Amino acid sequence: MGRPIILGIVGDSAAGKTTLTRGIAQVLGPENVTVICTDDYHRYDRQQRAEIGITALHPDCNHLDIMQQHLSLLRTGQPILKPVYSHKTGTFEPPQYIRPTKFVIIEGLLGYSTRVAREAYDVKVYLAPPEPLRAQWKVKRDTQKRGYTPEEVLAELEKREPDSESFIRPQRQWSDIVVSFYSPSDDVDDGNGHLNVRLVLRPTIPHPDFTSILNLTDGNSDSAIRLGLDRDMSKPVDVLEVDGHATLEQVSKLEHILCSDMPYLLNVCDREVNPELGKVAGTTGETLQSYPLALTQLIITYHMLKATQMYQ
Ligand SMILES: Nc1ncnc2c1ncn2[C@@H]1O[C@H](COP(=O)(O)OP(=O)(O)O)[C@@H](O)[C@H]1O
Ligand SMILES: O=C(COP(=O)(O)O)[C@H](O)[C@H](O)COP(=O)(O)O
Repeated sequence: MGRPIILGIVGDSAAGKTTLTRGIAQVLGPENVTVICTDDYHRYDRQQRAEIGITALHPDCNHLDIMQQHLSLLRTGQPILKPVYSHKTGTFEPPQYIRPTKFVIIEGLLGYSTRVAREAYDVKVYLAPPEPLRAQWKVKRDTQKRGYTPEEVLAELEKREPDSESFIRPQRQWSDIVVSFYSPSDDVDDGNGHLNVRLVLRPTIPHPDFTSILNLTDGNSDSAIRLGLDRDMSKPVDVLEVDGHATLEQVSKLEHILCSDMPYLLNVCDREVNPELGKVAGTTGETLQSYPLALTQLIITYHMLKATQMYQ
């Protein structure tokens, strides 16, 4: 085996990083995947942060120098002794010895914030749900799993907003793919089980040739699968959108484009062999399964497998 293939999944708190990470690890085979959460590189525990008056989103609140050192070591296949932050207690636990497997997923808040860190990744994903949906997800998760009240979560979101704006959202510019799940209607409570996805595909990595989708949809803007050109942070990008109500037939054509030249993915794509495709346990215990989620997982996995052809 050559060096590990490294995927970054960056986004604000409750943007869906852990959920997507689980889905991709499922497709690649959990035994092949090492998952690292960069929250472990927090410099201060919860009590210290409250005393100092700093949020976990601020670069000064994290050992970014050690994080980037560890990323460089992992990229060359070397082990690290990783700190451990517990979201349960808000304190640090004994460090963990980690030897990277074939694939490494680095998920967290500030993974693209230094040049050296950015150079470690083969594929960089940024998660950007609309802010009202992220707030809804955060309230649900932090009340169910982290012991906060809804009022505390909303107050925390407000307190963190300046740091989100200054340090989290600008990292979008460094990503190869921006993933935004969004509700088909303006009401975020409506259709959470049938979210659409908007994938911004930057020309920083070679994407599969999706142009035949244009023939499939005849450029029809009402189609459940749409491919178009746009600008993202002022740079030209392709945008692929898949609606939650797309049919199996429509989705299968797209999956075929993705999977046709990759024997491993071909097996994953086959819904008879793999009826669990696109099914993930969310971090609040619910089961999510949708075509937009399945396609998002497949596109990211496609890029990881392409990277193995080059480096492994
Ligand atoms: N693709 C998705 N579709 C529907 N709900 C989602 C999705 N991704 C995340 N969620 C919801 O948002 C919550 C927070 O997601 P999580 O993966 O824990 O975020 P992060 O790791 O970025 O903090 C989850 O518990 C789940 O309820
Ligand atoms: O913002 C996050 C990131 O985690 P995620 O992206 O999973 O939300 C966490 O809340 C902080 O690491 C610590 O906060 P706390 O003091 O609540 O542990």
